Amino acid sequence: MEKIIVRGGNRLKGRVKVHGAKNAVLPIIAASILSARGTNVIQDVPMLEDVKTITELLQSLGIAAELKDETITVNAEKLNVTEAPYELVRKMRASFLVMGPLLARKKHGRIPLPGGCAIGSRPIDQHLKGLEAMGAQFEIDQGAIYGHVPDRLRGARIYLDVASVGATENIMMAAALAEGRTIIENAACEPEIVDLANFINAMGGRVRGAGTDTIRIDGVDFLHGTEYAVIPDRIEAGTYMVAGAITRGEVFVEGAISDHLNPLIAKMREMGVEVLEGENGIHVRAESPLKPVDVKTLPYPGFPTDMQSQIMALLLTAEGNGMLTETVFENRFMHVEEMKRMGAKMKIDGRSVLIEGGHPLSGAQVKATDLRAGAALVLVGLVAEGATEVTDLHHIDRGYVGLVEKLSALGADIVRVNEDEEEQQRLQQHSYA
Ligand SMILES: CC(=O)N[C@H]1[C@@H](OP(=O)(O)OP(=O)(O)OC[C@H]2O[C@@H](n3ccc(=O)[nH]c3=O)[C@H](O)[C@@H]2O)O[C@H](CO)[C@@H](O)[C@@H]1O
Ligand SMILES: C=C(OP(=O)(O)O)C(=O)O
Repeated sequence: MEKIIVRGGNRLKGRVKVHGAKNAVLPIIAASILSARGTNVIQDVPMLEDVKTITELLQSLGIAAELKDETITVNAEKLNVTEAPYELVRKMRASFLVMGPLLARKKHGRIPLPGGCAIGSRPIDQHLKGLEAMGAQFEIDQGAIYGHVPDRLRGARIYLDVASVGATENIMMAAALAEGRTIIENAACEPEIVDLANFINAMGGRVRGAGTDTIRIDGVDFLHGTEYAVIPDRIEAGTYMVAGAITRGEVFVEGAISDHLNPLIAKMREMGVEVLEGENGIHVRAESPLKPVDVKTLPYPGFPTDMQSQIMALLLTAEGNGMLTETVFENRFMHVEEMKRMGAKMKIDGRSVLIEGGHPLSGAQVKATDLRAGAALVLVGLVAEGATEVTDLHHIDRGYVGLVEKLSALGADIVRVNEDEEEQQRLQQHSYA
């Protein structure tokens, strides 16, 4: 079994560079299916498990896709399979993002119901509602969703009941090749939506208004390959900002775009963290004591749910009681029980958690219950007394490139070990002796 072992107490200091955004690159790779002519070369790709999964997913559809050195090259001229394999889809919820492109290119798509982090029921009704309004029909058959377009995809006016990131992306991609104009109202406004729109436009698409709650897409007959670089990962950046602050250190997060991180910056400043926004990144410096704050997660430009567990970790080190309210996902507090194992004093009340800051934290064996929860447990480990062992690292590997290496370069006492390999080596040494 692999685990991260972190010994708390070191003050982090130095520079850390953020990788490309996982939540931007996944829809962008899915969108590259839309181009029937030429090759897409996408740069600044984080070499994450999720990216490997979506690359294999494209390959399973007959598409030429190669991932190497933070670049993915996709030529989707040949697209002869419209059924996604369960082994890949179950690993990653974003797999469902290939539905829009498959319907747009081939009028068919069969995708097993998506997996991903267990942070709520995560329905896909808004994806289906939008695609249906454009002329698609869906059936659920043996755990998979089969979608087909009897006639042609046509532009439609679609009001989303919830500003879903994935639904906005799926509809935008399908609309890029549909006949006529699609208008998405109450669209998600996340920076990753803007990045996807820019990519579609670079392929010859006509998407306007991304980043606002009304997006207009005029369908075109075909899209072509292009070159594109993905935006930096605001959640990875935010995680290192918290790492600097929680250890009362001084960290420059290179590549972080402050415009994408306004709610986190505001909350950290309210707590008393010094945050300087520069052109090439964000500088964070903190000293004790920090003040507790109340945080409520919301769709962008509100406080991101993907930073919820990390800010909670920081609140554990503030002097007094803070409150965290999660409004985006209904089951994103699984890390609370794990944090309690480290001495955290917290109380869940419905969708809120009361966090009593200032109590001593001590190392323990804990489990990454989802991707960001895993990162947050490592953050708590940075300040807990003694050793914290975090297991279930497959969650962390979905979203962080080189978390251990980056924190170690900032001065953390942190290693990743593979117990099975260690045991194997020990047995080998034993048999040679
Ligand atoms: C790969 C990726 O980009 N993942 C991000 C994306 O996930 P994802 O795109 O899955 O998140 P959504 O924005 O769709 O979900 C937000 C809320 O809407 C609900 N909902 C969603 C779709 C739907 O058809 N019906 C419905 O009710 C969900 O259950 C959830 O409560 O945005 C989330 C919210 O910022 C982030 O936490 C994820 O990291
Ligand atoms: C929840 C997340 O990802 P996903 O939507 O891929 O599960 C995340 O990035 O924090």
